Amino acid sequence: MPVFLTRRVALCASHRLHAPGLSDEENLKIYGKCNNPNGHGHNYVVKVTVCGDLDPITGMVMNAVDLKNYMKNAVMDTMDHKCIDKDIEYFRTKPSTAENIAVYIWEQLKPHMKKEKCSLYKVQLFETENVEVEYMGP
Ligand SMILES: Nc1nc2c(c(=O)[nH]1)N=C([C@H](O)[C@H](O)COP(=O)(O)OP(=O)(O)OP(=O)(O)O)CN2
Ligand SMILES: [Zn+2]
Repeated sequence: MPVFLTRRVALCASHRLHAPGLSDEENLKIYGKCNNPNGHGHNYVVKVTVCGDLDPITGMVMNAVDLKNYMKNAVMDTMDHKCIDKDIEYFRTKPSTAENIAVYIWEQLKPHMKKEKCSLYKVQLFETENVEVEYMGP
């Protein structure tokens, strides 16, 4: 019987939407105000859901404190109060869209989950109150 466990963190970061493979004119046309050369900031919210069988002894899918520590290492330590495009190597070659950030978080968390019996199920990234992305893996 699979059970889902979700944990949430909030962080602040800045970024600029700019695709390295496109010209400055194309970037401005596609991303508009989000291509502002000096960037802009967001109060991001990240929710991570894991899924697995309930351990009949512990009553847990996995320990939520362990998930907190994985999210601290994979999300908070790399992204919080950072300039995403400049501080995170991954985004030197990819635009820091909410979609790409959700995939990045999934890839950062995946190695930690090898220690667990349950699986990474979903990463949700809220970029603004109105924009949310969900990624459920490759
Ligand atoms: N597919 C995507 N489209 C856009 C992304 C993205 O990550 N993926 N990002 C942006 C902007 O960076 C910004 O996050 C959203 O801009 P906008 O919708 O204008 O912001 P708000 O939700 O705050 O809306 P307001 O109208 O400003 O209140 C753009 N597109
Ligand atoms: Zn933005």
